[in-house]
Amino acid sequence: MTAARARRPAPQGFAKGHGAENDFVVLPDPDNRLDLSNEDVVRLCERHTGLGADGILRAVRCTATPEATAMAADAQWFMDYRNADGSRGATCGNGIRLLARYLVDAGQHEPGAFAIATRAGLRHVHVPTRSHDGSGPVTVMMGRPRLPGSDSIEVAVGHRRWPALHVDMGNPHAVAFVEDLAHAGALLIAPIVTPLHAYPHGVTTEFATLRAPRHLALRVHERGVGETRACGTGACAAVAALRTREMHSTAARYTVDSPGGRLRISAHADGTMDLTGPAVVIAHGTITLPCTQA
Ligand SMILES: N[C@@H](CCC[C@H](N)C(=O)O)C(=O)O
Repeated sequence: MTAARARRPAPQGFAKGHGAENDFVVLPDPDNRLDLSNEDVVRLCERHTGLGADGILRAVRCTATPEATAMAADAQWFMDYRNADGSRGATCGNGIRLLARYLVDAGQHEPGAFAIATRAGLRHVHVPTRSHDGSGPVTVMMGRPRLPGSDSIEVAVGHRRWPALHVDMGNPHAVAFVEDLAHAGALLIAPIVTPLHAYPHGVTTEFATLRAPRHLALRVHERGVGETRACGTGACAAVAALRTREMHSTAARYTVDSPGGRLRISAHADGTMDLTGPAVVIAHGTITLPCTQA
């Protein structure tokens, strides 16, 4: 800590919201003054003694953070995503849709198409003008999934084991197709994903089952969080795994049902994917943050 940055409690505005019940606290921090420790994030996300969330979305102007200055010509805002355990994530499909909704609702951005900077690069979002009443779907262009495919991945829960596919959506995923989603158990602890060297920084695990052609049901255990009600990058990873498994090569639309709601994914002929689903701001408030301020 430098002399110029002292740790003192300070009031901070926040919004709470969710994308298909994957829930987040949004912290507007245009000038990059907040320096959240892992403990600060854990406290905020704690469901009994904090605001309760799967993660934190800190909204910082690209011009105010070295992490995003290179993207400042294309995007006004940078999403500093933190998992509920405090770890930094490269991107978050539901989080970025909620952040886009928040920026439009808060008058910080015009509705329509715009870009948001993330640690995984620029993500283009679309908040329809007519959904300016705070409801309605928000879309994010998720880019092209990568399936490195060199290792034979296996996911294990208790005595059950499944082969899995490694999918990189800007963050790491292991997708296992299961007969019954209940076979994944309570998911109170992380599934064991091997070989360990395939995921040196941890992994988000998807359990997917086919309900109908191009229609998946999904449960996700997120790295740094636990089981969540939905996961945007996870839904795209599951669709990418399905397309590989079933050798789909043409553009197609997919439906992914998670405990928190339905996400729709368009896979384009060039391999890129768009993710669409609900994104809702449910509350605004002020909290006193015990963290570093300039
Ligand atoms: N909920 C997210 C994914 C968040 C990041 C993940 N926990 C990680 O550590 O990579 C989504 O909607 O994509």
